[in-house]
Amino acid sequence: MPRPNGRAGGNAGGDARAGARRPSTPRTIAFDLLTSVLDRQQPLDEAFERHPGVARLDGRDRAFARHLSATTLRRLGQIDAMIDHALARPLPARAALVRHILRLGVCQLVFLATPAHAAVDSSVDLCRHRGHLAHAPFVNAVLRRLAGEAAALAAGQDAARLNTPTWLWQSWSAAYGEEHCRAIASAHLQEAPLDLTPRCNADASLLARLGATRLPTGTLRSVAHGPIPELPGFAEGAWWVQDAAAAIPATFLGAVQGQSIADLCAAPGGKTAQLAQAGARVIAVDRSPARLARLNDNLRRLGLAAESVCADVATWQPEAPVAGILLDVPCSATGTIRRHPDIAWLKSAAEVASLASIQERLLRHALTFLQSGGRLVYCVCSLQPEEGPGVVNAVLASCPDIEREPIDAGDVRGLTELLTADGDLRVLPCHLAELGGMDGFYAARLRLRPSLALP
Ligand SMILES: C[S@@+](CC[C@H](N)C(=O)[O-])C[C@H]1O[C@@H](n2cnc3c(N)ncnc32)[C@H](O)[C@@H]1O
Repeated sequence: MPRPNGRAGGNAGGDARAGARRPSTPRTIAFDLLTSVLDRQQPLDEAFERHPGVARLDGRDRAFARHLSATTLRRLGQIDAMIDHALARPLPARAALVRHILRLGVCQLVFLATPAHAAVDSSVDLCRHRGHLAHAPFVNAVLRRLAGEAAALAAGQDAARLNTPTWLWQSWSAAYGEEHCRAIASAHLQEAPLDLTPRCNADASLLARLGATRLPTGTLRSVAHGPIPELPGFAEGAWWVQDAAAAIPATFLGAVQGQSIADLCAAPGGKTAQLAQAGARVIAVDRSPARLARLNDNLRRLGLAAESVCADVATWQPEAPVAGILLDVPCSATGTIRRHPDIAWLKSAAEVASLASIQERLLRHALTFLQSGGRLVYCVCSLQPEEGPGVVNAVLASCPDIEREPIDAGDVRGLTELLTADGDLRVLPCHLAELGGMDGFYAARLRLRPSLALP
């Protein structure tokens, strides 16, 4: 079969206005979401929340639109390699939107087990809906060709490498070694499970009602599906959503009952809830009013209390020094690619470098209001060493009053594979792989040396 000509031709925007009048379908929405992420660098969740057509879909179609766009992003490298294989010459830049239609079509053919005729016909339809009618025969020819060979092509691909941007692959290989890098990238091919942190008074039947198992870290891992507020135990505040790795760092502050703890960069409040549940007097600080509102809603539902403050952590000061600090800095979030496959394509090495300097500034400032002898836990859901040990080691090197308090086996329930040689926490998405993995996370525990008492 001759290869379809790679030249898309015609005006890519052609009858776009005619297409825009048609009602949204799950596939037109998935197309818009892909465009928002890849052409406008908008996070997928944000694009999904803001798309006016999403609210008009029923629950099933909404879930399909989200799943189709997320799977296309998760498998983008493989999908693009298949498209390139099917073309006689590269698609010109002006046909970028046609490539999105092909991407969604290939994703359905290969990764969503959509029958070939449905994947091809709906992609041709998408050309019509989104103003690319002139390209419909081209899309039809490419997808028909791939329908016959895509499964064999996919089986021969190096999925882990193709779906990982080169800068991330190089960074993870250098930081963790080639074998771990490959294991991390392979973990990203699967969607993350639903993890819940239970309220300590949650009733014993909760696990059964949620179809959950308890991980060695204490987190409940559920197989339940559907909207979170409709899951058993949500309304009565029996749990909150929190990845297993994200639930570890707050425990490093130790026994916090009755202590004043500043939870910095706190929203939506997963760690605030843990600290409040442990009996701390928590001041939760975040600069986003909307996210702080979610934190307050979450605490109310859980029957927990904390003081919440809307402020910039770079300048905020408590009225008096605090006994402990949890600093969960804003970051590239490359540890959460399983949940947010768009992150792999949205972030860059330059952004990591700029985030690391913000993180260092926040850490240095937070240390100024720690009580003598107090602990600070610094954590970040990034796999990039610049945002983890890079920040902590730079601060330790210039602050003789601050020492690292190594995290040990007892702090991580014996899961020593989660500890670095320096005594920091380093969770990789491939850890606990046999149980479904975890988000990537880094944490270090620091202590302000007690001031020497005068004789
Ligand atoms: C990784 S999230 C925190 C997650 C939270 N600790 C939890 O466990 O649910 C980072 C948060 O930092 C907040 N943030 C970013 N920069 C900030 C700043 N300079 N001051 C205060 N909050 C900030 C963001 O609004 C966001 O809510």
